[in-house]
Amino acid sequence: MNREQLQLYFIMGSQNVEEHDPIVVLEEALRGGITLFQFREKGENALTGEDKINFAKACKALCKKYNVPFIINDDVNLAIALDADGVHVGQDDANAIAIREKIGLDKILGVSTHSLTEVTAAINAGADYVGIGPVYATTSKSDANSPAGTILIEQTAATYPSLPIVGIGGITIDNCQTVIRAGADGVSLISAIATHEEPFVATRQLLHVLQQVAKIS
Ligand SMILES: Cc1ncsc1CCOP(=O)(O)O
Ligand SMILES: C=C1C=NC(C)=NC1=N
Ligand SMILES: [Mg+2]
Repeated sequence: MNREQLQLYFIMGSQNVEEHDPIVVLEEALRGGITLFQFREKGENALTGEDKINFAKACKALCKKYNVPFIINDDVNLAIALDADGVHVGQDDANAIAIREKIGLDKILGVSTHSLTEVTAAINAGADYVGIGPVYATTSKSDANSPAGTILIEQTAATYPSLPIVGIGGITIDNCQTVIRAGADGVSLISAIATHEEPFVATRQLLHVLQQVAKIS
């Protein structure tokens, strides 16, 4: 994985698209140019069993069509079963060292971090990138920590300049440049695209704004 792939990292599950068809939303976002996709089927109305597997396969096939890496959140066994391009895990998931051993070196491993200590541990576990947030208030993750702003992104970028960073949490067209200027390589988000009436348009507008601001080298 190269850090440019983190530029516009869309995350979605069937629970995030209200009355829209999640497959249509994903295809519109892919057509719009998202650079990475995370399948995150989670929460009270999440699909399970065969329904979840078939939905994941459909999302993976779409990502392949648009040549965008397909990452699965939490479910390492599903990621292996589907030969996903990688996994994203949180602090409450299995230990990242064990996960790296399970998925092998050729898959992408992303880790959620909320402190410099957690960032250091993620690096030692062989993470390819860290997700830092929530930066702003979010309604898409029921158990999210309180918004932390960009301070940890700034500290991490200063301490570990070669570590790819993606910001997450309440990120929109209005604040995404602030996240990049703080030192993130990209932004990951759910509702700014998934709940937009036209996910293609939302994606194009976000990319346009993100292309205006390069990470401070
Ligand atoms: C998965 C996750 N982790 C921290 S905030 C969040 C949800 C982000 O969703 P949104 O972009 O709609 O705020
Ligand atoms: C919690 C998360 C933090 N960061 C990313 C990239 N994905 C997540 N699911
Ligand atoms: Mg998790």
